[in-house]
Amino acid sequence: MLHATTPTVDNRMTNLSDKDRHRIQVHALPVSRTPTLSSLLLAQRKPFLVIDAEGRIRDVNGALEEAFGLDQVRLAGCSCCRLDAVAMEDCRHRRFFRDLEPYVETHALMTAGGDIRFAQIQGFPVIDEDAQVYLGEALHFPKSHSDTPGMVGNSAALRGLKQELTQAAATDVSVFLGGETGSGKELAAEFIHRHSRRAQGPFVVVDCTVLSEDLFESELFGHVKGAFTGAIGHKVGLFELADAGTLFFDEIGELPLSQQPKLLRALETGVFRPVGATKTRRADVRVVSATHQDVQAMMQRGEFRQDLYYRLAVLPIAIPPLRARREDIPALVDHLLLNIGANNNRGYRVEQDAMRKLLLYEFPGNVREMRNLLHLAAALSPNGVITQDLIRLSDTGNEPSPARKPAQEIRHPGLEQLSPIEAAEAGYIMDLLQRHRGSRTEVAASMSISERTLYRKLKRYRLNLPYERNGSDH
Ligand SMILES: Nc1ncnc2c1ncn2[C@@H]1O[C@H](COP(=O)(O)OP(=O)(O)OP(=O)(O)O)[C@@H](O)[C@H]1O
Repeated sequence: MLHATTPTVDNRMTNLSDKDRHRIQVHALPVSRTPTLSSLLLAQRKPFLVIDAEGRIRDVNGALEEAFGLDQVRLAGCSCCRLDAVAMEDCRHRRFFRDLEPYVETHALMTAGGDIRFAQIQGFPVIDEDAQVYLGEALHFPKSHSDTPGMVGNSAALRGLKQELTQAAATDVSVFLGGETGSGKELAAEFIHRHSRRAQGPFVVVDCTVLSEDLFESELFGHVKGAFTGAIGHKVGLFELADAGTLFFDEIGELPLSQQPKLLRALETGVFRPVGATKTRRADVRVVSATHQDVQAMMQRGEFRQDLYYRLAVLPIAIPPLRARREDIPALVDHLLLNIGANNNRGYRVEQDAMRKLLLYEFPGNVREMRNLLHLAAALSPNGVITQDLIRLSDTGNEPSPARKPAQEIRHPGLEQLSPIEAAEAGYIMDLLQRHRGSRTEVAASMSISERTLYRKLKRYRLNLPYERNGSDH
């Protein structure tokens, strides 16, 4: 019973006595998803739940089921918090239904296995087509060190990246990570933290997509009791939580312009004032930030402050997209399938055709997209063999982008006979040829090989043909 109620946003749940446990009632409601709730649940990548005005869990998405090891049928109808009068009075969800104000809070939650996990929770009103008001809660789990598998791959691009991250970790300067969605920015931020002198300290993630103007200060700097309506207790901000550790601003491009000077001030002075407090506080944090957006363009449009950018980007590091390090694909596939297999006690094998399909795909959603499509392929496979028809690629990843030609458009007689590793190398070289507009001197230099070796590889993979056909300059 306890487990059925654990994905609440209330850390008091972790302190339940046996007596309290008996008070928790489970009303297994038939699940009736309205179209609005269904599409909202489907749209959420992060663990997400919907709570009704009675304080009962109405519905949850698949990511939440996975995070807590509980299924939706067991959760629907469960009370969100303890049901005694005092707890109900203080219940965060009930307070929400009094003022309908969005909130962001950090809480300790318990999984079905009894593990405690810290989650940053964003609560906001959700209205269905019958004008019924619900509370929607999105949960973000900063990964703990033990969850971090390390960065898989041995391509030149990934080795170069690890070297840059290791150098960054040896300093205490602010690092700015740029890269496409799903390319591993959060993983890179954790890598820096784990290799730095702060490794024993906390790694605190600030998800800037949920920091609205109203929430920014109290979430980041905390507040004192009575600072504003609803501030019923003292709250420690994320800055202070990260003391002696690393503060990671994820999707920093989403930070409202109006709040940027406040962050800049805190970063420059190391001092901040909780909302409603008379005294300032100090925290010793190392800052890493990341975004998939083009910050230079944002600064030109006046959407991001230059002074803040230069404070955050003392050391800018670019995370290469997966398609620029195709040699990593086989190792990543193995690693991800091992993880998937460990979760469901199965082993998987990838057929050559399936691997080739992956090697030639563009991966607009990078490693996250690969993980998702392997999840699906594994679920569809009746016998643990991943065949090419089980690899369901998205159309966007197959469309040529205006800036670059996808590798699979360049068809080579004979490429089908290559081993997966050779096909990976061929794909990698094709990418480089496109990026360097066909200049073999530049491609050889960027691969740290001689031009003669590059010529041999081009001949072997028959990569000279399409470029000649397309009127390239070599
Ligand atoms: N080199 C890698 N080795 C193993 N796993 C990886 C690697 N790169 C990314 N991943 C995995 O891919 C997923 C997405 O990575 P991550 O969340 O770090 O990306 P991101 O760039 O921060 O994404 P977003 O821009 O959407 O926030 C995670 O599950 C991460 O563990």
